[in-house]
Amino acid sequence: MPTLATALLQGLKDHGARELFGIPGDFILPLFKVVEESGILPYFTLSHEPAVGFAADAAARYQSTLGVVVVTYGAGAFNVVNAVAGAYAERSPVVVVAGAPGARERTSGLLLHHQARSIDTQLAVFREITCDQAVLDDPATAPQAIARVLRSARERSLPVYIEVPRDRVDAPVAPVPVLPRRTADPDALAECAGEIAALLGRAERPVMVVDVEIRRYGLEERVATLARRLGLPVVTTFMGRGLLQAAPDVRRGTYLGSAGDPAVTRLVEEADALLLLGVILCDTNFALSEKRFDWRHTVLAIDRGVRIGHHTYPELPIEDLVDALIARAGPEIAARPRTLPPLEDYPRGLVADDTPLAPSDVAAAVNDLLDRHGPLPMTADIGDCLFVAMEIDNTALAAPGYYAGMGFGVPAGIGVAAATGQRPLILVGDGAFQMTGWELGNCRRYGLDPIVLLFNNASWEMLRVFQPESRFNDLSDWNFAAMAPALGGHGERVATRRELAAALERAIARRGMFSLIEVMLPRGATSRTLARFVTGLKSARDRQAG
Ligand SMILES: Cc1ncc(Cc2c([C@H](C)O)sc(CCOP(=O)(O)OP(=O)(O)O)c2C)c(N)n1
Ligand SMILES: [Mg+2]
Repeated sequence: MPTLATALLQGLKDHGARELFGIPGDFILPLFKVVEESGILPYFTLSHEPAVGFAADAAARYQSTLGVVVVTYGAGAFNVVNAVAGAYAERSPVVVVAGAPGARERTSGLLLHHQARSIDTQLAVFREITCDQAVLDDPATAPQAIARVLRSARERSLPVYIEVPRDRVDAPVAPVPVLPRRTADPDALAECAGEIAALLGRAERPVMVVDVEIRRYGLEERVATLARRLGLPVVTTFMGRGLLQAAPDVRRGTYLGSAGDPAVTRLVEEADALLLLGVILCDTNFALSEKRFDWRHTVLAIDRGVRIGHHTYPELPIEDLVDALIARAGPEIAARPRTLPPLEDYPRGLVADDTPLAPSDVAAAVNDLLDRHGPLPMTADIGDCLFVAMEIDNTALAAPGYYAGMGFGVPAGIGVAAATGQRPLILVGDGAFQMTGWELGNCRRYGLDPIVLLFNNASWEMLRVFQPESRFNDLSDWNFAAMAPALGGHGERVATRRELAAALERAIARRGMFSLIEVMLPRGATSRTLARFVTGLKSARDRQAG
């Protein structure tokens, strides 16, 4: 008969988890012992809990399955709150497994180490940033509770919380079942698909807009098929950047409102029907829209619901909707005859000369590199590096574009490398690197060799563009490249286009250790995309101030 620990780990694996990230502590040591000795799931420890949270989140995004983070009670769990909050905002199904005191400790009458206000404060905090929770204090009900919570994580693509009292780890329990997926009511699904088909059929300029949920539910291929069957051009949101990498025939670019490619902006804002699949209606995606949605001609499928006009179909999973629309659509048809924007032309052909580097040069150099060597999974932090990522040809990208929490980039890259065995390209600014970049020191243990592009402008530049008068945005130059060897990697500084192109080629050829390329940039210089974003935001604010 399994124990609570082995049943939980096997249950995670049966629900799609492929590895876990964590940092042990005395309240979770018994479970961590089983993690190590059972071998049910590969596990990776890093140096600070925000990093294992980000790594689990990125692993979930890249594999379109559950990510798992295992932390100790209190000090460990509260350290991972920000990463889980970001996963919630961006709909990444991270399973938080947190240690907790045992039954006897609870009644000792003593305040326990790692305890905050009360023993259950940890559960109360995670209730706010997860969609379902279970406290495994009763072996008789634990398997069903685990099954219920893991199904919630998969169906909602949101984080969940599982609390493991440390005196329950070895309790004998029944195996964790996998509960059946809750599908759409067939009549509601038929009615909804029919209504959407009619709306699109009446339109002359319909457009499909896609965002993170089509990745979370592994729907990219089916969505591309649907677009071909309906003859719809597809645009990604800012958050959805990197989606449909394998479908360049349908993908027409990324919608950035007034900061984006005018042809793509026109395509979306002049559409007479919008099919929004998995789209988060957030400011990052739509703050720069020059036109508000006309809900009479807009369909939004997200979070197991479908809104059409001013009515909603509840409990209608997006994967069922996409399948139903594909089933109704005829054979592939050519896009309706109208001028479509050319596929976005990304900067390429960087002249490798002695011109000092500007941020957008990095995008051109990376596009040239990927043209020569093939795509690399990419992670980006918040900062101008994320806007440079918008100038890099559509390659898979994991970045906190909406939640916008710094520190994600490097741990996320480590998570992708550990989970998938692929070699990621990590984009990070100096400010964000100061937060979590040191996690690169863990690459040696696991034989990971990411390529890190560190944008060193000795500045919190994204803040400076909004508030140039503030001197607190001035950072000192930490000379990060010089520290790379001590962390087990290779580091070099580049200041010209020639140096960057050569360093990238050397990094591609260098295997078995991380390669950190410190790109020296002047304060005040930003990418073309960030400059347009800031201009767009300022004019949007002026319009609102009216
Ligand atoms: C955890 C955390 N703390 C603070 C912020 C605010 C913030 C930004 C956003 C607006 O909230 S952008 C930014 C500066 C980033 O500096 P760096 O990494 O060097 O990149 P760059 O120089 O390209 O700006 C900060 C501090 C944040 N997003 N996340
Ligand atoms: Mg900076």
